[in-house]
Amino acid sequence: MEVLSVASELYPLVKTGGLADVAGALPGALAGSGVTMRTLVPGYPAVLGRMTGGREVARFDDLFGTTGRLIAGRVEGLDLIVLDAPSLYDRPGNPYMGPEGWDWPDNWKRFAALSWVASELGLGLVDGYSPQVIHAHDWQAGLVPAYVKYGPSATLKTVMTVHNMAFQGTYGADIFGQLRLPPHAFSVEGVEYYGGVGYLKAGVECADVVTTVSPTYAAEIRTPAYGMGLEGLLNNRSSTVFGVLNGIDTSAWDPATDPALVQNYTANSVQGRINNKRAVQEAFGLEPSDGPLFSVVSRLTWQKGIDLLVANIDMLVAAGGQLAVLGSGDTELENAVRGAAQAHPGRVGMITGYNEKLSHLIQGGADVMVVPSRFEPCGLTQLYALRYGCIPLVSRVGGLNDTVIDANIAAMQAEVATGIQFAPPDAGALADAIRRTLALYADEKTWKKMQRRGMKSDVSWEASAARYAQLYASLIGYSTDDAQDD
Ligand SMILES: Nc1ncnc2c1ncn2[C@@H]1O[C@H](COP(=O)(O)OP(=O)(O)O[C@H]2O[C@H](CO)[C@@H](O)[C@H](O)[C@H]2O)[C@@H](O)[C@H]1O
Repeated sequence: MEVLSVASELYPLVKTGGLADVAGALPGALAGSGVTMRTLVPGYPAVLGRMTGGREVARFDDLFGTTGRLIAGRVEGLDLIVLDAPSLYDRPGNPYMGPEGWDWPDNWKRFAALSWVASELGLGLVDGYSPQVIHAHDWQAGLVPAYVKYGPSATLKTVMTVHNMAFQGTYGADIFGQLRLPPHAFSVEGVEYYGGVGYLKAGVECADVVTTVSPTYAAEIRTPAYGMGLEGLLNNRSSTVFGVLNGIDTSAWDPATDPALVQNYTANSVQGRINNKRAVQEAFGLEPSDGPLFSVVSRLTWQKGIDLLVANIDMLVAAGGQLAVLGSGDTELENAVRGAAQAHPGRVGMITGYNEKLSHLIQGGADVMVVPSRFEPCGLTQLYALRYGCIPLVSRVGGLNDTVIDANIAAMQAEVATGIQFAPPDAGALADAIRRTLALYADEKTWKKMQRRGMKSDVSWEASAARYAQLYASLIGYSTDDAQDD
């Protein structure tokens, strides 16, 4: 089976969040399942700069008013097709915004072009390459299913994966005329969304199958509180909406070999984490205390519930805890965390910005990873935390609900707890959860057992990759038993 994945970011080339991790890991995870996955990505400087030995496989004289070409090649083990269109993608900043933090005003065009090119690839643009399924990720690839639906192919199938319902790519109706879609696509069955154009809406409406990244989030988004306007549509097509839990790349995230750690360790040598803890404390300007070190590695946004944690910092510090926060995002939240760090020198530290290597060290040295999200489609940081023996303290929503077993009485008696959950996602419930965490930390034997259990829990891609392979196969009437024989 040939599947073309379409993503606006891809680890290790370009990453602003979890989408890159998933798009980067899925092709490798599918190897052996009979699925060959290539990925179409925009030719950002970070992508083209790493591309050596690629070959041009197509040219566009009129790509939404500019020119472009496709370059195929392998980078970091990934089979890529890169859309090299300098006037669209050769820009500073991250994939979506300039260095000043403003979204590029032509994002609608940049990602319509990406999606249109994907559908052309599906129609056989490049000799010898004919994907049977196109797997579109998030709103940036949301128009792919629309181009396919309104295009000439009766056999090409599409999967739309929603990594975050909060980002929908909605634009005014005025752009519709430039999207290369037939007039009747501007309708409820197509791309029209509250009088404008909705990219994610188009994907959710037009794809053959819609997936999201955890079973709980798949259920949540069918309600107004989480569906963000698309709940009605998702309810209408509920038999074709699935939750497939994310996994993580267990070789890139392996405490036994991770080069970002000061000390490598396994489930049988968790005491070695202390050297990483000291390194984290040093990096964040914290005292070398043996009290519980809480940590955050996150975008600092409302979704992530960082304000709920800020409200509890005084209590956490008074109880002997420390906090290390790595992240950037909303100015107000950044300032709130910075203010707490100034108020508690040596106890609370903050490093602003994005730092992949430091994020590994934190997982390998902090005692607790706090993920107090208001909603969380899947969440990857708690999965890394489990793998690294850093106890996850999470709100009971979305994928956090599906991946962490709360240390409640029953779970403790059955010896299955791997972390601490709280609900509802508010500051009071988090305060109780912090107190429970402090009590567990004080019981060294129990804490170690929880760490080891977490480290042994299955956070790999294995089961989920098989599920994606099965979904693709079901779309094209291909038996996965045949796939095993491939
Ligand atoms: N300052 C920093 N420095 C270094 N690394 C940092 C960092 N800030 C964040 N990260 C990293 O970025 C990734 C964030 O992934 P998440 O899944 O937790 O959230 P995100 O909201 O981006 O993803 C969305 O898509 C993913 C993928 O489907 C879903 O899991 C998730 O719920 C959904 O919101 C992790 O790998 C984390 O370590």
